[in-house]
Amino acid sequence: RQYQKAKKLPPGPVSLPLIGNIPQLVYYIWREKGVVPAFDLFRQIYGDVFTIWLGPIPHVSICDYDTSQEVFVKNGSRLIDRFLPPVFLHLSNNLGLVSANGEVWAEMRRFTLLAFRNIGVGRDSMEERILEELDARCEEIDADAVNGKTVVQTSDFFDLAVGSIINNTLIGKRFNAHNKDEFMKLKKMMDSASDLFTIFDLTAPVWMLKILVPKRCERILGVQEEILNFVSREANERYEQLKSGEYTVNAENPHDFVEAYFAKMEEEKRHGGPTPYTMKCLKHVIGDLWLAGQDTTTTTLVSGFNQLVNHPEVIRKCREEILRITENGSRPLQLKDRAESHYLNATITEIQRHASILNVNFWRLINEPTNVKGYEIDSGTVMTAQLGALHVNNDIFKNADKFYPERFIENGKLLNQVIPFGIGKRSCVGENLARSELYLLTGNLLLRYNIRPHGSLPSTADQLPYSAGKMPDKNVHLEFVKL
Ligand code: HEM
Repeated sequence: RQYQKAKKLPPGPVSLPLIGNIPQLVYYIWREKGVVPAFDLFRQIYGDVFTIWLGPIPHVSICDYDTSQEVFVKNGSRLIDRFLPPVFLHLSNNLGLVSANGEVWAEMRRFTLLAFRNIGVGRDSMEERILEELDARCEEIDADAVNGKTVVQTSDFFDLAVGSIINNTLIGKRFNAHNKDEFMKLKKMMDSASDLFTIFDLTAPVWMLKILVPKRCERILGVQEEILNFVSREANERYEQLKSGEYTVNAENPHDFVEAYFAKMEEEKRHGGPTPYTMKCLKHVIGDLWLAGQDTTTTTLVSGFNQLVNHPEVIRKCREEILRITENGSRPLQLKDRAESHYLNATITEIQRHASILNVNFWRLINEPTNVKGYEIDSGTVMTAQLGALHVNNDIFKNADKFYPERFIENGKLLNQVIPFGIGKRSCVGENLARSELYLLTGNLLLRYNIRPHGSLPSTADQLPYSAGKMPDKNVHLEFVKL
């Protein structure tokens, strides 16, 4: 049956009963020194769409933009459900945004996009929050400066800035000198737990993980619970105040995500009947936003600055452009400047293409038979746009290994082909916020400081090429010299 099924699917390595392509996958990942190079090799051999069998389940990977667009956007409603690794489902109980499917997920996604708009994401009020955060973090590093120069641990710097922005957006509190230690402790735990994730954890049932790797499983589950409790503590306290009348929500102009959610809860209560807007659901939604909004953005920024200091000519060209736009730095770079800052936009896109934070993108389940490049894919098949491999596709990005923002100036159409936030109905809900952060933080730091390596140049290689997510060199110290 497996052989019959494989014949109908896009090509891929020959699969064995039960174990599928796991032996070849292990061999090629080892031989090519990583998941992305192994997928890229499969793409070169079998074409932009190929099948790999993870055990008895076939997974179809798409590694080019045009086919991804055709499948995930034109047939978007057929690929709405995420294929949830058992460990994710165990943690989420099918609540929240990342590891949930169905009506409650759809409602929470709609609500989140609306709430983000209402609290100003992508507009002036979010810009203000991001710039205020940047000012506060810069004040801290300037206070440590000797002769105008501070040696900065960039991953800590960006962790705090990004963590503070998302915490402020969700629960209205930034991290300052008094509360930042608790956050940093949690962040370190989070990092060490996500370092543990392998492709095996994403496929094995939880009972098997508990038996085979009990300590690792306990750590992954424990950290997640601790984070959910940390993030929802504030929301629970406020909810108690709401119930006792000590606090009233501003439904017209909510200050943060939790306030927007409470306003929706009150509206639902007035209408009566069953509602998905419960405190339990809020805990998972803000937990997901908090987690998904942290490491993704920090990793991109750390990876980006590692690239930038390796390419001082790119820093110089960005700075020249930013200085021109801001009239010699007489004001900060703002979101409205995006229309004019072509070189900086190209640089950030090139940063995201290289950072491409997922080695293995989340899988979706197709719910209707669909023709993909001449192959009739049955409903129930697992598919994804394999972002990591898509971004190193040499047929599209010539000399893909090279960090070369000019490629997007020479061919503007390439900009669309970089899709770090995914594509279709499950693409990133934080895209607008993340794009604002990347633009404002990168641009304004280059405007304020001459940034250069402290000691040897940082590596730009993925430090965890065998895991599901990418990890830039996070032990880097850079010199920030005030301009
Ligand atoms: C540079 C930063 C970021 C990158 C590269 C990124 C990338 C991604 C990717 C690749 C996905 C999966 C798409 C798919 O399944 O096809 C995703 C989903 C998601 N992201 Fe982001 N993300 C970033 C920042 C953020 C931020 C700031 C937030 C929150 C404010 C966020 C919240 C989410 C959520 C909730 C999902 C799940 C959406 C759903 O399943 O409906 N992300 N992101």
